[in-house]
Amino acid sequence: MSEQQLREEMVRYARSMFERGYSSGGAGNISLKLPDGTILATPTNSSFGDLVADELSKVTMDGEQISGQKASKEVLMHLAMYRQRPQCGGIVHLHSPWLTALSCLPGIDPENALPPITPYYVMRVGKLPVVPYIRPGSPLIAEHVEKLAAEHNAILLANHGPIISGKTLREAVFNAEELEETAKLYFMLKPFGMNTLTQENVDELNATFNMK
Ligand SMILES: O=C(O)[C@@H](O)C(=O)COP(=O)(O)O
Ligand SMILES: [Zn+2]
Repeated sequence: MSEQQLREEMVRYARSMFERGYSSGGAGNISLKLPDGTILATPTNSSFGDLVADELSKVTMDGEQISGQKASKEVLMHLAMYRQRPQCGGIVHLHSPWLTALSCLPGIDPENALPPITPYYVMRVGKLPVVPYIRPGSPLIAEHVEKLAAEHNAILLANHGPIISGKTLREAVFNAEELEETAKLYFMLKPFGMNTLTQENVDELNATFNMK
């Protein structure tokens, strides 16, 4: 895809997520890797609802601004994910309601906030480790993400929201949708208890499907 097509794709997916309540106001940020290895990111304080393709921020892998409006204050967090996952082509950070609620829940397992309740969640994400609360925009978030990203395509920031990657932006959005739906199911089931997949089920899925 050309840079122009990728810019338009970012605008389109952002608007789609905005319209479905995955991010409201100026919350969240998105990035993708351009063919020349630089990163296209949403500008800070922009809304997913009305991004303009020509105003998107372009930065180097060192975080240096090349063009467009000032990049998201979470760009270091995105760059940490790209560094650790060379296969990664797109990233979304959301304040989507079910995952953000999960990120505030007492007693969540820091190694995996969401149990394996459905096969598709296991195929697309599998495990969701949690980074302790750190103020948005702090370079410390990037340090935590850097440690987890080689092994995990999605990470939950406590009392904040998820960061989710994919081989392309389209795949990152699909992974985000699956993760948000799984968090919703988790809250629906929690009052009743739930059957989860066994380790054997998880191993079979990981051996059969390679979506991460
Ligand atoms: O929660 C925050 O403040 C940021 O993580 C965020 O979601 C929006 O920041 P910008 O991308 O700088 O607008
Ligand atoms: Zn945020």
